[in-house]
Amino acid sequence: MNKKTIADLEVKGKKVFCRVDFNVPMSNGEVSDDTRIRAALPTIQKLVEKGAQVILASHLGRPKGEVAEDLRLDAVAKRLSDLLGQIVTKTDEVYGEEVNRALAEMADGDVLLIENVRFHPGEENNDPELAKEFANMADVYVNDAFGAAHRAHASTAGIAEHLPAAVGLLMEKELDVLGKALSDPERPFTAIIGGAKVKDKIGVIDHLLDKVDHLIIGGGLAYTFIKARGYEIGKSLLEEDKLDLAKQFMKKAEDNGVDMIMPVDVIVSDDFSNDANTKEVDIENIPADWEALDIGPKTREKYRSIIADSQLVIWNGPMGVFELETFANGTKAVAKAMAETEGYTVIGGGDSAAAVEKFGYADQMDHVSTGGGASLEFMEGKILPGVDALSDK
Ligand SMILES: Nc1ncnc2c1ncn2[C@@H]1O[C@H](COP(=O)(O)OP(=O)(O)O)[C@@H](O)[C@H]1O
Ligand SMILES: O=C(OP(=O)(O)O)[C@H](O)COP(=O)(O)O
Repeated sequence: MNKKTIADLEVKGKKVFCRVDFNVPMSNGEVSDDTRIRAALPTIQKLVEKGAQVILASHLGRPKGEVAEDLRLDAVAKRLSDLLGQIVTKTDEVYGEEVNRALAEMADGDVLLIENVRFHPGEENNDPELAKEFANMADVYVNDAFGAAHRAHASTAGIAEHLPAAVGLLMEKELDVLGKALSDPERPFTAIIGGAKVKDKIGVIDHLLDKVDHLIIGGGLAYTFIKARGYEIGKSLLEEDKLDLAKQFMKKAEDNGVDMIMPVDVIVSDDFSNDANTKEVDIENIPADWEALDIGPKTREKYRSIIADSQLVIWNGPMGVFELETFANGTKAVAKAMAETEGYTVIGGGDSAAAVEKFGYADQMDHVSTGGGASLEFMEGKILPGVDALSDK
């Protein structure tokens, strides 16, 4: 990587504005999953250890430039303080007099968390004035918010124009793992793409078809491909306007020598619920009034064996409606196969990360990305503005 890292910075006695992604799930005013807070600890601890005065900034949710009481960061500050084992001062403002007072009182090694930056409309507009306000708080900028690296906002990109700017340790690890996978992969290299819509995965499928040996397709988006191959799909998810694109992808796979693998059997259901009537059918036999909501047992075994033989596996998007127990077996089987393979396994955030967590396999993956949208854009080959804005080495 050609960007400055924390190791390149002299931070002792300096104020460091560190953008983190503390956009965590909340329930009844409490943090219900602190994965992203724990993922940012190495950077925060390193800065504290080096004697920096650490100013943390994050968004939470999408308050659209207005104060939303339920999206304040107090509970996050509390959890961070427990995890760090030190006081984390939290301000109720994003910037202004209260923040200035807190900044003036900081000593080396202190940690301050400013309020949800998206309470200010300038954040998402990448307003240069807000970026300057942020920059004025500090001597140095560190971006460790991989989950928000695909956003060109004031605290993720604009601020970097004004200060020496480096990647944090989490950001560095995410970029290293995903970057190496795409530029110099161990082979056989398998990508598994699932989820609901072809529309959301066009870029990633297109880009991966230039990189992988096997491309496994599952989830709701598989049915547009199955239909494009000439099968009837009943009431399963279909994006009619993406049928031609699906055909183009199948042609590209053939031209590139990529083994593109689709379900051979599926679980069909007469209702979108846990107690629906279900049947296992081959894809030639999907009944007209039924909807396919998961991959079937033959497909699970096929996918397992490809995953077992791969040296590198990247997974984005569930194989079925895994939120409902009845249709979770396909996603569970892929998670288990990834846990068992000798190959290097990477989970591309979002629903796949939630699924491996839910089924108890997260610890057995080599890398679970903290960014859903960000890892997807990275895997599409797009430049991430939050990284691009940082200082070159
Ligand atoms: N066969 C299917 N039919 C309908 N929805 C599906 C099917 N398979 C998966 N899904 C749904 O896709 C959603 C995830 O899609 P998406 O947001 O594209 O994935 P990700 O967040 O991993 O990128 C899940 O809520 C899941 O229930
Ligand atoms: O949770 C996030 O996105 P993700 O669920 O795609 O990983 C990031 O914090 C980015 O949030 P945003 O999509 O509101 O900009």
